[in-house]
Parts: sequence; structure tokens; C-alpha cells
Amino acid sequence: MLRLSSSRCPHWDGSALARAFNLPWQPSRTAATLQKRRPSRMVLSERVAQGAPKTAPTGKPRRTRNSPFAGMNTTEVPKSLQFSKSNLSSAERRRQSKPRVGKKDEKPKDPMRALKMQRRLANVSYEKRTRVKQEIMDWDSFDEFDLLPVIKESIETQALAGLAEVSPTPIQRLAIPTLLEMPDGKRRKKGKAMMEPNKEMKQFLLAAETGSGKTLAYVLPILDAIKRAEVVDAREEAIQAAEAEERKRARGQLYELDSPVDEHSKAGRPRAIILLPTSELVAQVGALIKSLAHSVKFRSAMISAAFSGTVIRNRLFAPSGVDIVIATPHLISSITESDPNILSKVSHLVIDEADSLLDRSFSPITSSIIDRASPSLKQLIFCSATIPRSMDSYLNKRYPETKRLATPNLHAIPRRVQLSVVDIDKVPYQGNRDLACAQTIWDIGKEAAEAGEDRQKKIVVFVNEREKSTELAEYLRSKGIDANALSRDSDDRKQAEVLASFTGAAVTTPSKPAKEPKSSYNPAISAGDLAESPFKPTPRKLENTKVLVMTDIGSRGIDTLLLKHVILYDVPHTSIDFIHRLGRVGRMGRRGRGIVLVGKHDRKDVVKEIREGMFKGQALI
Ligand SMILES: Nc1ncnc2c1ncn2[C@@H]1O[C@H](COP(=O)(O)OP(=O)(O)OP(=O)(O)O)[C@@H](O)[C@H]1O
Repeated sequence: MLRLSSSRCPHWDGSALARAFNLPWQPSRTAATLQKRRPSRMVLSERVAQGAPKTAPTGKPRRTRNSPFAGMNTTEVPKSLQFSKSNLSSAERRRQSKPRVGKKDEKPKDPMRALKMQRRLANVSYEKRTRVKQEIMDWDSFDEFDLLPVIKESIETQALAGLAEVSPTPIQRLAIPTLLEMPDGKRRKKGKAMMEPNKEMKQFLLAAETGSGKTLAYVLPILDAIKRAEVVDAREEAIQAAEAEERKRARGQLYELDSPVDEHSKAGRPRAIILLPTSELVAQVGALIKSLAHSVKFRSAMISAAFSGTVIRNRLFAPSGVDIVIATPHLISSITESDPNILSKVSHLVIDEADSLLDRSFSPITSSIIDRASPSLKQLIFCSATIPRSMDSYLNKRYPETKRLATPNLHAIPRRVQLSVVDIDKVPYQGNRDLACAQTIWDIGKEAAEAGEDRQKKIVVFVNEREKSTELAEYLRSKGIDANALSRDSDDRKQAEVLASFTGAAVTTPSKPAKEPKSSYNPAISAGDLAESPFKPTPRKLENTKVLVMTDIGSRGIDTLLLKHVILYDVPHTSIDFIHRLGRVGRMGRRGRGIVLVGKHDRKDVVKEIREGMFKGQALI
């Protein structure tokens, strides 16, 4: 007799199948039992919450630890399963104390591990940043600073002329009241105390991200101090003249001839000196200060190796005197050799781009100028976009009293600057970095032309070695790109012209005659075309795009306000270089783009961390 089991399905009893095959049908025991029970359902015991009794009715332990049902229906974790160090074997305890290397158990990685290994930048605590953020919120306008009215006016009419709405930047909010020594943060001390010469030299460090207006942050308080000192001096001179007159009268020598006034006493005796690492920066800061002199009335002199000896002498020793000198340390140092008195009246000394001027190559010369000037100094101001650890320890050692004014976003590259990566090992570059660079430039030019941009596109390419800049510029020219190198070897005048076309003032110059049809631009060039004839000049020209190749030492501080693209031909050695190079774009709240060329020998981990840090707006430490 055929027995059909229905244990799998309680609704199927096998009778249909038996009928189909004409077989006698007898339900199986299981099916019969299930039929009997139907329509009952499985229901949990009402006592399930009480847990299983520890012993079976037989008195035996109901479930052993090893039974497959051991953990079922229990309401508390058995002691044996609870985690306790004492339960662990000594080997397991040792294993747990070691850092795990297995993929699953890997500890979360420090997101800035590669950068921390460089340890180039000093840390500014999160608490300090938050505190400063609160502090600077109190200042909304330049009017709130205790600057002389004529200086306040010059901000809108000269320094920031053309801007619709002007308000102080974070570093200006932080530094101006401090340098003005407004004690309660609002008002300067009134009366005689203010006029008394400050015997103690005070030191300040102004540290803020690139393109954040650090120059004005120190220039305005210095001009204010100079103008106020002028008033004090004039008053003192008048008092001295009156006393001399009185003495003569007392002696009855009223008609005695006065000793001739030394007209040249102010010549070559500036009250303020601003030191900058390059002639280009001297020209930039000098131009800003000169523009302010139109309304504020003071005398400034910019001197650097870009000027002849006669020009330098005439500027420094002009009979009308000089109030502010803007110079490179080498020049000031060599002038002090022949005329040490040049530093005798300096009350304000600024070390701008201090991360460069206090590095190993500049530090001895900068330090000796500071030492010579210190007897008359009232304020020694260091100004920098980064605080490298070397500079941090220099300040701690030599000027421990330095008041540090660092903005909340110091060492962070703003999120408005994007960084993309080009892998030079991929097709079609196959390790040819020059080709990758040329193609990237063509792509940017093509994008601009497609977007119908009329304004000439400016691109800065950064290389690590100075020698490479000339060679690369030549290569790019052979690929139809209008490229120049900024290097010490090129003609100063030409260099200044090229650079001027990259700074804000020159960008407004129309680069292309309006008549020229846009179709003359030939975007149809590919890396293949560029690679075809590496040694032959490409007949195609990339129109409306100008490229400058340089090292960042030459470009630090240069105010390339309208620049939107930088290419990092080499991966920068340190996060400091990243900050300075990418700092040429995204200035004063603008957007910008950096493109870094990366090959198999480059630190991809560093690039990755920099990108992540930029994305999160974090400080690159
Ligand atoms: N309060 C302000 N509002 C708008 N623009 C300003 C303000 N202050 C300065 N600027 C402009 O910002 C630009 C950058 O200023 P500056 O060169 O002083 O920056 P920086 O912080 O010294 O940069 P870097 O670190 O690269 O030397 C300049 O073109 C300047 O005119």
C-alpha cells in the first residue's frame, strides 16, 4: 500500500494523488493527527516570560549550556555569557590589549595621519578658535575702530575704492583694535597717557588665511600711530621753541640769530619699516600705502633690488623726510651697514610673510634687523598666513610675550576652493607630467571658450624647483600656450609686467579686440594631438588664456585677486606650500579651483588628506 506523507503541508492529505492513480487511499498517521488538530495554531506558552524552569520534572537540569536550545526563552543573560575580563583566558586578554590589525576590527584611522607625520604647522586649539569667533562678532564696521577720521575715510576712498560695501575682515576685526591698544576693546586711552612714549616694545603675531586682508590690518593702525606721533612731535617742537625763546629773552639776547634748522633731520629716519621677502611684494604693499598717502598725507618709500641705487638714495634721503619704508630685508641690512641711523627712529617694524622671513635662509638677517631696531621700537608685528612649528618655537624662544592674533580659520583652505586630481600615469599621459599639464591648461581654456567667457583666462602653474619653471614655460609655448616663467633669471621689468597682468588691477584690461570672432578659437585639441609631436611646436594656439609658471616662494603674498585656476605641477612638499599655492585663488570670498598632477612616486595619501580637509573646511595640521 502506498503511503503518502503530508507532513510538509497540513492542507494536503495525499487523497487527490491516490485518486489520480486509482490507488486505495489511507491517510497517514501524521496527516490524520494534523487533520484532527486543524484549525489550531501554534501558540507560545503563557509562562514564556518566566523563563524555562531550571530543572525538568525529572529533576535533571533541563538544558545544558551546550544544547542548541540553550539560549532560547531565557529572560536574562546567563552569568557565564556576561562579559567580564576575569572570564577571559590570559591569551585572550593579551590579544585584546594589542591593537587589532584584522580588517573588520581595524581602529578608525586618523583622517590627517599623513599630514600629522609631517608636523609642519603649529596647532591652534579649537577652544581658542571658538573664543576668537565670538570676540570678532562684536565688530561690524571700520567706524567702530578708534582710527583718525582721515584714515577711516581713506579706507573707502583709496584702499578699498570701488567696493560697494566695506566691512572689516576677521583679521582686521581682531588686529586693528589690538594694535591701536584699545584697552576695553572699544576706546583708546584718552589724555596724556596716550601721548607718552611707550617704553616697552610690544610684539604681535597676525595670523590669518591667505587673501584675508592682513596688509590693511597692520597698515591702518601704523598710519594712525604715525599721524598721532606727528601731532605729539609738532606740539613738543612748539614747546621747545617757546622755551628757547624764553631763555633768550631772559638773557636779553632776543636778536641773536637762531642756529640753522637741520632741514634734513627727518631724511632717512623712517618711523615705520615693513619688511617683505620679494621685490614684487614690496611693489604691491608699496602701491597700497602710496594710494593711502593721497588723503592721509605721509611720505612713503618702497625700495628693493628692482630699483637703482640712485632711486633708492633719493627716496630714502629725500629732504622732506620719509615716514614709512617698504623694503626687502637684504636691502635694509646693507643700508644699515653704511648708515646705522636709518633704524634709529623706527617705532613700528613689520615682518610680513613671517613664515618666509623667519625660515632658515632669511632668519639671521631678519633677526639682526629686529635687534638693531628694538631700542626705539614700540610695536614689532609679525604677519603670516601660516604658523610653521619652526616659527612657533622661534617666537616662543625670542619673543615669548608675543600676543598671538590668529583667526578661527587659520590653516584651513576654504571650501570654496576645489581641488581635483589628474593621474599622470593614466592614458594618454603615461607618466608624462608636462603633457598632462599642457592638456589640463587646454581643457580649462576650452571650458572658458565654451562658456563664452570674454575675459582672458589666467592660470598659474606651480613647480617645486625654480629651474623647472623656465623649462616648463618653454614646453607649454611649444604646445600653443601663452606661458611665461616667473624666475630670478628673467628680466625684472618683463617679470613685473607679466605679474601685473595676473594681479587684480591688470585683469580688467581687454585681452582680445572685441571684433575678433570667437570661432577663431580652436578647442578641438586633445592630449593625443599634443603628444603627437613633443618636440615640434603645435601649430594650434590656445587663445585668450595666459599662463604663469612659478615657485611659490616667488608668489607668496601676491594678490592674484581674480585668478581662478592654479595647477600644482608637482605635489607640494608640505601643507604650508599647499596653503600658499592654493591661496592664490579663492581670495576675499571668491571661488577657485586647484588641479594637482599626481604620479606614482607622489604622496597620494597627503593629497587625499588635503582634499578631505578642504572638503570639511578643516585646518591642515
Ligand atoms: N575689508 C575688506 N573688504 C574687502 N576686500 C578687502 C578688505 N581688506 C582687504 N581687502 C582686499 O583683499 C585682498 C587681499 O588682501 P591682502 O593682500 O592684504 O591679503 P593677505 O591676507 O595679506 O594675503 P596673503 O596671505 O596671500 O599675503 C586685497 O585685494 C585687498 O584689497
